[in-house]
Amino acid sequence: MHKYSVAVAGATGYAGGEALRILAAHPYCDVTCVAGHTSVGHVMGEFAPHIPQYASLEVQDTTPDVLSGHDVVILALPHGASGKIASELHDVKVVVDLGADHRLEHKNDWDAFYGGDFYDHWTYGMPELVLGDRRKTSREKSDADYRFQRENLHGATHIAGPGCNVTATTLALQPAIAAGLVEKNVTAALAVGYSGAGKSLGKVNLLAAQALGSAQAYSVGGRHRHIPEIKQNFAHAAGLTDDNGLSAHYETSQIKLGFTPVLVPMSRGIMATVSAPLSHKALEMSDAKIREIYLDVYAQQDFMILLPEGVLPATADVIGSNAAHIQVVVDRNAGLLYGFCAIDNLNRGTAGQAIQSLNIALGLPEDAGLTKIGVAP
Ligand SMILES: NC(=O)C1=CN([C@@H]2O[C@H](COP(=O)(O)OP(=O)(O)OC[C@H]3O[C@@H](n4cnc5c(N)ncnc54)[C@H](OP(=O)(O)O)[C@@H]3O)[C@@H](O)[C@H]2O)C=CC1
Ligand SMILES: CC(=O)N[C@@H](CCC(=O)OP(=O)(O)O)C(=O)O
Repeated sequence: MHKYSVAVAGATGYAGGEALRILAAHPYCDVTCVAGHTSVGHVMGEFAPHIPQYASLEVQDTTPDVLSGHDVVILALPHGASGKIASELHDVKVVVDLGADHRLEHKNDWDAFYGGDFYDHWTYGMPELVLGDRRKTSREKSDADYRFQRENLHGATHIAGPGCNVTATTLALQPAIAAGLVEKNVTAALAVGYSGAGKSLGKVNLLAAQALGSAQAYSVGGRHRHIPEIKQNFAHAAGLTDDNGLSAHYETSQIKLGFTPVLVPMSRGIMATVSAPLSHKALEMSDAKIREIYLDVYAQQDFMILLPEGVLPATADVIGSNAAHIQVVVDRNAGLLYGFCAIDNLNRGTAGQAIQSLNIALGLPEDAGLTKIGVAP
């Protein structure tokens, strides 16, 4: 069987490590190169003893020469580090960037939330992102009317992996946005595990004495860098794109978003609670009809698990899997629709979703190397 050779840069980090873990069981891929930064010259067994297959691979320097020539390159580098190196790669079939460098459609969004050089956006690696169709908004949608980002991933050569908080927030509410069930005034609160910050001690305080037994909000008040990306996704779901298929800049977006992540003492996982006021259309619908719309949107999406009525998503059920567990709840008294979504930030939120997108790009079975079976409790 033909196997694609894969180089993983940032292999010694959390996101790159999860990519390696998934690739170790991938029937069509073979990791032939790992690259890092401070760990060059060491072997993977020192950083990822849970992946014995790759224990003897030596960590190379992260240069275009080292990475070029492999069929696939996965970049799991800090934000801002992948743009330049990606532009210098050659003889590569597909490049997948797990960082933010190629996610945003607008330079001014990048400048406002990241800074440094801006690189043009790549094909967005979220196969289940709903693409609203403006021509269809005037009448009732049926499941056949929903289009998904998957269609743009076939044959893609450059894929931008979404942010993990972005993934959970988008998947929780996009059916309601796409079907016009809510006003475009969204509030998201997320419980987030520590591995989302990467292994670097600089980003958040990872001291167990301060992390364990404590929950702590961060990047509040409209400052979190995932805000423009989420607005971008909801604009696509709502069909609010221009003639070039692009969303509006985050400041002029019709989508309003309050976004509050809270670090909680768990290693992996994101539990997103995303709400918005019910639209007039939804106020006239039964709860059962609203649930049916969620069922319709995700009916053909194997990794999207709409839980039985009354069962709420829990991070423990998705750890180690590429599944997103979703629930929709209507609060008539408050006039709000709630979308809930639990994911594993490193798997569905990063490496799993990226490899699913890669599979589609290469024409492989979409679920190759992936599982929707979690580790619980
Ligand atoms: N953690 C998560 O849940 C998610 C992460 N991501 C994205 O994935 C990317 C990696 O994040 P994460 O794994 O968490 O981070 P980590 O800090 O855990 O790992 C960073 C990796 O990048 C390498 N590295 C650091 N600086 C450089 C550099 N200047 N040049 C080349 N390599 C470098 C490190 O190598 P070494 O160890 O050898 O120094 C390490 O392998 C980021 O862009 C992040 O936003 C996306 C979604 C979720
Ligand atoms: C705990 C923590 O700090 N989590 C990170 C999420 C990392 C991620 O999804 O995304 P990027 O690829 O955009 O870094 C955060 O909230 O910024």
